[in-house]
Amino acid sequence: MATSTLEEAYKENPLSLQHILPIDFQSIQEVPNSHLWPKINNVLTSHNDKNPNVPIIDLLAPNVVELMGHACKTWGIFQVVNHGVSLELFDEVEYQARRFFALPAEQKVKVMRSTSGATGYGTARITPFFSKFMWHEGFTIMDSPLDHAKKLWPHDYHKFCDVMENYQKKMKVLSFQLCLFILNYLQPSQDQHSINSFEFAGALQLNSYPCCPNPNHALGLAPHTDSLFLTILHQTNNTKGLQILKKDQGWTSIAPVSNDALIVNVGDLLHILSNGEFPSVYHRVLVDQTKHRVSLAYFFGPQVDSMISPLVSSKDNDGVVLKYRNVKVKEYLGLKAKHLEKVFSMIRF
Ligand SMILES: C=C1C[C@]23C[C@H]1CC[C@H]2[C@@]12CCC[C@@](C)(C(=O)O1)[C@H]2[C@@H]3C(=O)O
Ligand SMILES: O=C(O)CCC(=O)C(=O)O
Ligand SMILES: [Fe+2]
Repeated sequence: MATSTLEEAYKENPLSLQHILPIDFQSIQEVPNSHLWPKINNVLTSHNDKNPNVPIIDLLAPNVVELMGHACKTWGIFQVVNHGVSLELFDEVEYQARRFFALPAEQKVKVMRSTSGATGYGTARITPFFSKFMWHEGFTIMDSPLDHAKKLWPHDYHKFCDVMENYQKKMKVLSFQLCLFILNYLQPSQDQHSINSFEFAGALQLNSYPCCPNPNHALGLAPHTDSLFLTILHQTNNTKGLQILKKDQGWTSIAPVSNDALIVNVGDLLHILSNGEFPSVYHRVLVDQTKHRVSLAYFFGPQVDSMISPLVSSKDNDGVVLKYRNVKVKEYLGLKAKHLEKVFSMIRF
């Protein structure tokens, strides 16, 4: 049994109420100054031979390990197909997510995240690090959303809970499989060994980006990296918005993927575990004037008492310089909650 949970890892870094409560997007007619960013350079890069879209990986391909390792190294983000999750389940989760976000503000605040909590309704955790607010509201679930769902729908909470629990189960299995491939790439001879030394934890984040009257001056999510090993993202009804920062290209849109593909991105803990070979990808989300975008993000990583130390494959053992010190997941999340991306310089040798 895990001795502490992901939720507890955030307890020691409380946020103030004003950084948790989203504005009431349903009643707002124009973007208030608090949410008005300087003009967003939101040119949508089109994809062509010189500028290909992110790699698509078939999980049943015989060379899946090499494909994934290569994608993690060069992109930090890729799409997967043949992942085995049924399309109906995505529709059900989207339906329940939209059902939640359509509730009036006074209902949603009933399940607002507490100042020292991690689950429930609210803004993104990174909010206090930016001088402007984001055009976004989220609902974070870790395992069962029962307590919250009962408050919202006292007589009708079962379906919401069943769907969210089922989705997390499926995402956990898929994440574990992806981690096996990735570890297999990093340490060809020791994969089973290293993955079995971890216990895992996950969280499901329902993201809502309401229609925005002034999308050129608003941001759905400000630039960030995800903290855990990896994130599996499903964008409902193929609405674009996600962008990654590419070294020589600047902000690059991730074209909406086909209905049956999921997006996977590398998080900070995998960055550290891979000794920087798989950099965590810096990304942000743009908003749209006429489309209310909803996305489902599943974050997966080692349980918070695990120690992360860079893996270097035995073949390069002598040559490779360790870039990061050992760090406990809980310590890492605490440092990131206080310092955001400066955390990397704090654990680098
Ligand atoms: C398990 C996680 C992962 C969290 C924190 C905690 C619960 C909510 C996740 C997000 C969701 C929105 C972006 C992010 C950057 C944020 O602000 O909250 C994510 C963050 C992280 O990856 O750090
Ligand atoms: O909605 C998206 O496309 C991305 C969401 C995201 O980056 C996150 O939840 O961390
Ligand atoms: Fe993210």
